[in-house]
Amino acid sequence: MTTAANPSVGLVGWRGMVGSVLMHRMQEEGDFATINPVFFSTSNAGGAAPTLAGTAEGSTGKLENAFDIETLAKLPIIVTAQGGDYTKQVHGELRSRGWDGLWIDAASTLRMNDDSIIVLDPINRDVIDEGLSSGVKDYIGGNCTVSCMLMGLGGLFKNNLVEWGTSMTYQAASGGGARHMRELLNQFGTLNNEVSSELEDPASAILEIDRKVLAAQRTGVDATQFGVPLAGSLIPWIDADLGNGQSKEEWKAGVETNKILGTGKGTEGKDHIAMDGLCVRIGAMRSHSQALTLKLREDLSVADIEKLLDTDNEWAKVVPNTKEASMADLTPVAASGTLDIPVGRIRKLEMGPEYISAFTVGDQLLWGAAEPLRRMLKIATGTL
Ligand SMILES: NC(=O)C1=CN([C@@H]2O[C@H](COP(=O)(O)OP(=O)(O)OC[C@H]3O[C@@H](n4cnc5c(N)ncnc54)[C@H](OP(=O)(O)O)[C@@H]3O)[C@@H](O)[C@H]2O)C=CC1
Ligand SMILES: N[C@@H](CC(=O)OP(=O)(O)O)C(=O)O
Repeated sequence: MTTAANPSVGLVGWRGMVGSVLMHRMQEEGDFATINPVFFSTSNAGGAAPTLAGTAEGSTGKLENAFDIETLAKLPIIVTAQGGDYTKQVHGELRSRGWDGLWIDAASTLRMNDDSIIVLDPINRDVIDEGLSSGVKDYIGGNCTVSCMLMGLGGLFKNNLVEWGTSMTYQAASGGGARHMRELLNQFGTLNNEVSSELEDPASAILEIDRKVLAAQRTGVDATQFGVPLAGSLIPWIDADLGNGQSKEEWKAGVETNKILGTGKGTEGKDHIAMDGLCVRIGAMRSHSQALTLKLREDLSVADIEKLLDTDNEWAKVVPNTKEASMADLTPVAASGTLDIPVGRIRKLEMGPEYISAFTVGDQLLWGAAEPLRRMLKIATGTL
C-alpha cells in the first residue's frame, strides 16, 4: 500500500516498450508499495493514469504533462524511459532551474557525462553508493549489450582478471524498438508467403525456393525501419558511424565497460580494460548474444573461471561447454523473458593459456534496459 511517507516518484515513458517492461517488473516485485508514483505523458496529459498492481486505489489520478517543468521540479526522483530526445529537452531545463532531485534514465544521452553514473548494481554497487553519498544526481542505465555482458562475465571483470577483450555481438531486433520487431516478423511472413506453395510440396527444388526468397529479400520486403532486410540476413552495423571505422555501439563497449567498473584511464589502483569488437544485428526478437575473446591477466583453470562466473551474482548461470547444453540453454529463445544471463562456450583458446572464449545471452529489455533502473530506484529509496 502506498503511503504519504513514501517518496513521490515521477514516471515518464512508462507505456513504451522499455517502460512497460519496467512497470511489469515493478508490479511483480511489489515496488509500488514503497513509492507514490506520479505518471507523466508527452501525448495525453490529463488522461487517466494507469492502475497498476500495488498502487493505492485512486492514488495515481491523472497523467501529468511530461514537459511541465514546474510539476516535474516538485519531485525528488524522476525515472524516465521516454528516450534521448526527451532527456535532451527536459533534463537540462530542470537542472538549470536548480532542481536537485535524482534523475534515473534509460537513454544514453547523459551516460558518459562526468557527473553521471551508469547503473548496474550487481556489478558496481560500490560506485553507485559512493555517487549517492558524494551527491551525484544522474543515474543512467547502460547500453544493453554492455550490461548483459558484465552481468554474465562479472566474476572475471570485477576481480580485475581481464586484460582485454573483444565482443562480437548478435543483437536482437528489439534494440531498434517496437517497430523494428514488427518489421522483422513481417519480413519473415513475406518470405514465407513467397514460397508457401513450394514449401508444401516436399518434391519442390530448394534452389528455386532460395532464388525466390532472395528475389523477395532484394525487392519485395518492407525494410523501412532497418533500411535493409534482416529476415534471413544480418546487418553488420549498429548505431551511428563514428567516421573512424567504428560504430557507436562498438565504441560503447569500451567506454561504458570501463565507466561502470570505475576502471577509466587513470583511475587510481584500477587497470583500464581494452574492450572492442564488432556489433551485428540478427533476426532474434529481444535477447542479445555475444561471443567474447578475453585475454586474462592470469592462467586460470576453466573450472576456476566457471566458479568465479557462477558465484558472482545470482543471475549469471554457467552453461557446460557441451553441444547439448549450449543448444538448450545458451540461446535467445532460452534467455528471453528471464533475468538469467547464461554464459557458456568457456574454453582455452589456441593462442595461449590466458586466452579464453565465452558466449553469453541476455534479455536486452530486462537486464539490458529496465532492471538496472528498477533496482536503482530501490537503492535511491533505501529499499535495496
Ligand atoms: N529499445 C531498447 O532496446 C532500449 C531502449 N532504451 C532507451 O529507452 C528509450 C525508450 O525506448 P522504447 O521503450 O523502445 O520506446 P517506445 O517508442 O516504445 O516508447 C517511447 C514513448 O513513445 C510514446 N508512444 C507513442 N506511441 C506509442 C505506442 N503506440 N505505444 C507505446 N508508447 C507510445 C510513449 O510516450 P507517451 O506515453 O508520452 O506518449 C512512450 O513512452 C529509448 O529511446 C532509449 O533511449 C534503452 C535501452 C534499450
Ligand atoms: N543500441 C541498442 C539499443 C539501445 O537502446 O542502446 P542504447 O541504450 O545504448 O542507446 C541496440 O540497437 O541493440
